Amino acid sequence: MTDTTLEAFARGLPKAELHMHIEGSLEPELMFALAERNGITLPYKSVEEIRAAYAFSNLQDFLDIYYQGAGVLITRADFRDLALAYFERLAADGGVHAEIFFDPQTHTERGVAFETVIDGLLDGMAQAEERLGVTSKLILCFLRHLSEESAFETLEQARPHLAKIAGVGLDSSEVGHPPAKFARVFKAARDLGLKIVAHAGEEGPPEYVWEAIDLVGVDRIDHGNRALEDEALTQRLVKDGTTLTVCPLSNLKLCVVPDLTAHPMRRMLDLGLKATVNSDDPAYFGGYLLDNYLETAKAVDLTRDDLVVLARNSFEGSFLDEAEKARRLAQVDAYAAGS
Ligand SMILES: Nc1ncnc2[nH]cnc12
Ligand SMILES: [Zn+2]
Repeated sequence: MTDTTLEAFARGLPKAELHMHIEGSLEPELMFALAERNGITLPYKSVEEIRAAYAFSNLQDFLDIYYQGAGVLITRADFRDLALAYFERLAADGGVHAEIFFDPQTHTERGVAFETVIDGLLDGMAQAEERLGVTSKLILCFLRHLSEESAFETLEQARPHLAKIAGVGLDSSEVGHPPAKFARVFKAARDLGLKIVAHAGEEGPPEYVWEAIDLVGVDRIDHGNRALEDEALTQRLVKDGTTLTVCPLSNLKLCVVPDLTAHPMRRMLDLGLKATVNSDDPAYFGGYLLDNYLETAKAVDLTRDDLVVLARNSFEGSFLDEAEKARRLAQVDAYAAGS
């Protein structure tokens, strides 16, 4: 099959994105426009200069620039525009559903109200559904480099909005901040009826993945690459059918893998892990959802059937209700049968 054929097939394949930080979809052009709108001076003179700064050796290198970029987001309209720009890209890639992360502490710590953030994102999500037919859910992430107390405060701020939040997650600097640090806050979130996800095994060791499943009881693992270093853990994830939200271009840009041909996606699928493909922070890592499918397919020899498995996994692992999941899975199967 030629690349063009595979591209057309992958674009038309209905897909969900389960691991995307909305602040990580802030393109340099929008960053400049929002800086101007809000009277903020950026430490860059041009879009090209910003892009040139996106050379990262590890997760922390990236996070330093990512938190700085998020500083241009001030008003409800800023968060709406950010979300809408992402959903337009997703729709163009054949994405039909997204479960997007947001980091309230990144904004509340600099004086932006929790309501400004969530109301703006919900505006963008509603408009995306109306205009593009893309459905979405929100996942509130706790920043793991901050304290358990700050996470509890954030959960408290979320309380009036729980009907609009599907789950909570854990992101930011992984090493030194294991899931166990937040076991109590996750328990409180679970008691409020929220789903639980956590970044684990991106840079952190397999022990962090064990903690996420055994101590925290997560519904999905975000990344999970390093789980493959531990055979018993891999077997457990296969047995439980735990969804891994894998982010190949992110792994490349943050030097989790030296080269995309060394990416574990092929192995993950062969082992029977419920892997999915996601973009993580697409504005910073050079590719949105479809780029991640295609670049990975090219690098580790994924077939059409593999792409169908990945798309099915994305809906099976989603937080859609069972009827909606079944509807989306039937769409995937009908597309695969007809292409
Ligand atoms: N890939 C990633 N890992 C941890 N925290 C993040 N925040 C945004 N992107 C992240
Ligand atoms: Zn992430």
